[in-house]
Amino acid sequence: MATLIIAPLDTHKLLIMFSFSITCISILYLLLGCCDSSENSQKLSLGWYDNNNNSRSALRGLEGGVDGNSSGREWMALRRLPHALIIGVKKGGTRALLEFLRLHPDIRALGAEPHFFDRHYSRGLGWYRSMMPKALNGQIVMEKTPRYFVTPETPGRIHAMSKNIKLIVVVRNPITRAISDYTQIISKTPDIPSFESLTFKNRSTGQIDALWSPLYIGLYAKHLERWLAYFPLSQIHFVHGERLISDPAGELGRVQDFLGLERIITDKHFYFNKTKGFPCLKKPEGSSKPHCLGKTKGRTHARIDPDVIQKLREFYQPHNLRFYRMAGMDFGWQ
Ligand SMILES: Nc1ncnc2c1ncn2[C@@H]1O[C@H](COP(=O)(O)OS(=O)(=O)O)[C@@H](OP(=O)(O)O)[C@H]1O
Repeated sequence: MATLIIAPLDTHKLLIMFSFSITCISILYLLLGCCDSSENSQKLSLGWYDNNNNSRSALRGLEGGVDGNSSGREWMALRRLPHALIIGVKKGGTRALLEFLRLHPDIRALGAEPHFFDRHYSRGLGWYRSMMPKALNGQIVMEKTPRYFVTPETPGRIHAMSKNIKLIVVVRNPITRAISDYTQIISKTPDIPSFESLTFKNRSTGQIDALWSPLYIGLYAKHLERWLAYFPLSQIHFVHGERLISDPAGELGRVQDFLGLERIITDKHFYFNKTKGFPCLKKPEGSSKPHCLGKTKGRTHARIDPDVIQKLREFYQPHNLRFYRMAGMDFGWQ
């Protein structure tokens, strides 16, 4: 009889204690979560990503977790799907942008290019998430895969994952971009024909081969059209590739604004390296030494016949003008 009376009382007490514990844990979680922005100045080290070392093990090593600077909050870090993507363009300056952005304590970026939406989509979002670095609540998770910009299936796939995602495109004069692309191709396959001969379907008639990949990628308006079918222009930010070299802090300021972040990456993070001919970081993440991008970034380009360059200017001009109108920004390419 006694047990029958005591049992309901114990259950009641247990319920109260359980609710109290849940409330305490929630309050503690909220308090710790609120500290995120006040700790903006703390750096979460990922280490400098060297593009020459694109292996999976390097990726894992770098993306393994949040380091000790996170004030013991690393247990709260989770692998999350990206909130922002650098979707292109190939040879636009995407590596420089990603490495510069990694200086920001509120950004967690994957070093290698995962190629999820263009090559590995069948692996599923679980796989994609597992590739991401761990991030705390409030941190922006990013990756860059420049091929996304020109892959027809990609905008719809990204939209299916998140319709609010922020997209960044680094664009550069399509002619220099094409020469840069060709320089990379010929470094891997030295026996290919010259840039000049690949540019034309038929050199004597002067008909440009717009489907030759180094030229096709530079048809920015054509590619942008596909993205605008899924995302409003306000969700796409264009980084001026030439200005990323001449004024990295200015470009990075605008990217931080677009991402809704405090402008933490400023002039003081960069210096111009005369030997390299490019801006470099005074102190990249995870290192106290100045660092420039690797040898494959900022290569010497082959000299191209000026007549061919002129033909390409004429070819790209209407495409560029259409792109400026669509993007609402004049990039001033000649
Ligand atoms: N700070 C800094 N250091 C070195 N290089 C820089 C920098 N900023 C922009 N760039 C330009 O980036 C070009 C390579 O672009 P990507 O990183 O997008 O190339 S890739 O698509 O990932 O292969 C690369 O192209 P090339 O000059 O043809 O090598 C550079 O012009």
